[in-house]
Amino acid sequence: MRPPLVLSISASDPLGASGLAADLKTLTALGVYGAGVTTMIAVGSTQGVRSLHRLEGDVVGAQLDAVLADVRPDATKIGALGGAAAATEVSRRVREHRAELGTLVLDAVMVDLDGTALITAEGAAVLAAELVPQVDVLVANTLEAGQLLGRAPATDAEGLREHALALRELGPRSVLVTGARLGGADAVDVLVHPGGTDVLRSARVDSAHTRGAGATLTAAIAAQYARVEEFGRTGQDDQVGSEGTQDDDITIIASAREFLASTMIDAQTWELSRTPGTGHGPLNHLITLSAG
Ligand SMILES: Nc1ncnc2c1ncn2[C@@H]1O[C@H](COP(=O)(O)OP(=O)(O)O)[C@@H](O)[C@H]1O
Ligand SMILES: Cc1ncc(COP(=O)(O)O)c(N)n1
Repeated sequence: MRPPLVLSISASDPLGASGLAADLKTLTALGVYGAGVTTMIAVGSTQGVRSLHRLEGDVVGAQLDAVLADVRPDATKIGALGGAAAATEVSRRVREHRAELGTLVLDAVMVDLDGTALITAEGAAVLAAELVPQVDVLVANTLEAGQLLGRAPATDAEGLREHALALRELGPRSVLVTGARLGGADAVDVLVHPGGTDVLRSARVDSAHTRGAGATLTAAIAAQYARVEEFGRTGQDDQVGSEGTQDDDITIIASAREFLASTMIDAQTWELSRTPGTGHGPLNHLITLSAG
């Protein structure tokens, strides 16, 4: 017996709200084994990111080599990379092991919700040129999509659609551009996938606990792909091939958005920080474990 397994490649934060911590909690909540490669330590809290400490490229590479020699992920999620060294090591391993990573989900992390840059310009260039073309599913917020394309960020749903279409031209099978930063009563994301273009809407949650939303969404997407892969592997669903089916993208992303919304709603009333009422707190990832 082998559990569904997702490899997350991302940064560590001491609060455990975003990056690798959010990924591993999300995977646990969704019944998937999480393995994690650390790219950087992002020192921060509910009050924002204070400093970034990027690991040397060879430290990132050594972690990837050890874990990939040992286990075969059903899906892989790439999050915060921080700079060119990690981005280069990761894209090299992705090229070498592409067929052994399962569905590859890229969260194009470039900027924190407070506006702090999380990647250097050189790192962003490597991400755009070498990683984006290799992934199955790309997720970017308005600022990240704009930066990847060298355009001004989208300001409305039509702009999100245009950017998602343009990003899909770079290679990913499906692209989700998230539009929560646009404001409005609904959080609107646009998904361009093999079946067409869909606008995904959910009621905006009025909450100070939204840190790690992007990480949680993309980890939940990777978790769902891993489960599809597991069903295929164990013969529980003979309709599913090793790469899933094209229709999976919309179903999986919609379901991951629902999971995200429930983690956000549940954390709405949390008072975690010593200074409640300031900053942005974490989501409640463990909602599926505490229910009932
Ligand atoms: N207040 C909110 N209410 C509902 N959904 C939200 C809210 N904030 C963000 N989201 C959703 O969370 C996901 C990630 O949002 P995004 O802005 O991309 O986060 P990040 O900047 O962390 O990547 C998207 O699906 C987005 O629509
Ligand atoms: C380690 C790490 N990774 C990612 C983000 C951004 O994520 P979000 O915008 O989802 O809070 C972050 N602040 N820190």
